[in-house]
Amino acid sequence: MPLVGMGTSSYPPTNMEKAKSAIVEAIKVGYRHFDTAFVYGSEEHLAKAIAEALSLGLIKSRDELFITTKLFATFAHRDLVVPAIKMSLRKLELEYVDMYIIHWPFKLSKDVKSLPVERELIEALDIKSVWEGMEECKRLGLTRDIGVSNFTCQMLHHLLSIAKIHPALNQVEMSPIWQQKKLREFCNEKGIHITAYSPLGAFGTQWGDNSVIECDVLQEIANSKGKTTAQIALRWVYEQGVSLVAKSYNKERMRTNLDIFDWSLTHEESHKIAQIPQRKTVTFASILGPHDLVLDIDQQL
Ligand SMILES: NC(=O)C1=CN([C@@H]2O[C@H](COP(=O)(O)OP(=O)(O)OC[C@H]3O[C@@H](n4cnc5c(N)ncnc54)[C@H](OP(=O)(O)O)[C@@H]3O)[C@@H](O)[C@H]2O)C=CC1
Ligand SMILES: O=C[C@H](O)[C@@H](O)[C@@H](O)[C@H](O)C(=O)O
Repeated sequence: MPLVGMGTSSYPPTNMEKAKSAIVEAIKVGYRHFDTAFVYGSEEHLAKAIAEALSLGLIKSRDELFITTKLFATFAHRDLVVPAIKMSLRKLELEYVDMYIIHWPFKLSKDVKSLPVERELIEALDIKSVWEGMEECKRLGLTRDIGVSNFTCQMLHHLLSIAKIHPALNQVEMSPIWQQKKLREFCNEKGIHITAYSPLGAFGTQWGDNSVIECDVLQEIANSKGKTTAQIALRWVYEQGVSLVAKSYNKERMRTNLDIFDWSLTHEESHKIAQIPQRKTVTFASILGPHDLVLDIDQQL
């Protein structure tokens, strides 16, 4: 799995032409790992970009790419998982994905048409039955591997007690502002890889803020090293031994975001970053509404 991937959740939503050319550009500058989801509406963008990259000879085969997509919460039911991945594969125009993950730690009613939602449309996730559906996806060869996203330590504990196939990874918010020490320790111990999402604090989106990109400590380090603040944040995440997905559809920013491999942070710089006051940026309460079940999960994530 290439350790730095390109996210495709854009705000405001990007149209097909712009998204497709941004993804083709990303392949040109070296991205080989793409993160999509049914709910982003970007699976079709990726399909068209892959076709164009193949026709331009930027890649010889789809196998050169690592593609993750996600089971949305309205399909979090044993019998809906295989149909859901098949629908994603149709949109992606692929025969398999590299990673299929449970997107949100809730089940949403099929009546959900927009967000936020009424409390009665949200249920706790039935981890055992949904994971059986995920395992079936892997057995059928529809995905190379399976994992989860936004799972708390408690949920992982439960999952590990019933899983026949070990969850490969947990994709969670992680950045210098939300370092996830406890969850990382737990996952390390259990052999679950972490992928960091919103490593730039989802700057400029509806679900993010400026807490990473305008963080004083990161800006100071960036100035002294001749790097961008984003590069310092991404390099710090990378140095924690996790993979990450960062989104940019801007030519220059997607290039610099990938340019984090041939330099490093000093002990002193890492120490300063470790001291940054912690605050979670992306919350389910802001996406789904401040319901008891949602607030409870936010607190553990
Ligand atoms: N599993 C889950 O629940 C979640 C998964 N994700 C996944 O993770 C990916 C990344 O997270 P995301 O929430 O997009 O947030 P990121 O932290 O990747 O930030 C993306 C935002 O930052 C801007 N940006 C990118 N690079 C720079 C830069 N160098 N300097 C300044 N601004 C920059 C982008 O704008 P521009 O494009 O204009 O550069 C965009 O608005 C998502 O796209 C999605 O694939 C995200 C949230 C939740
Ligand atoms: O309304 C907000 C959006 O759903 C946003 O939160 C997601 O698209 C996010 O990137 C995710 O993966 O959960």
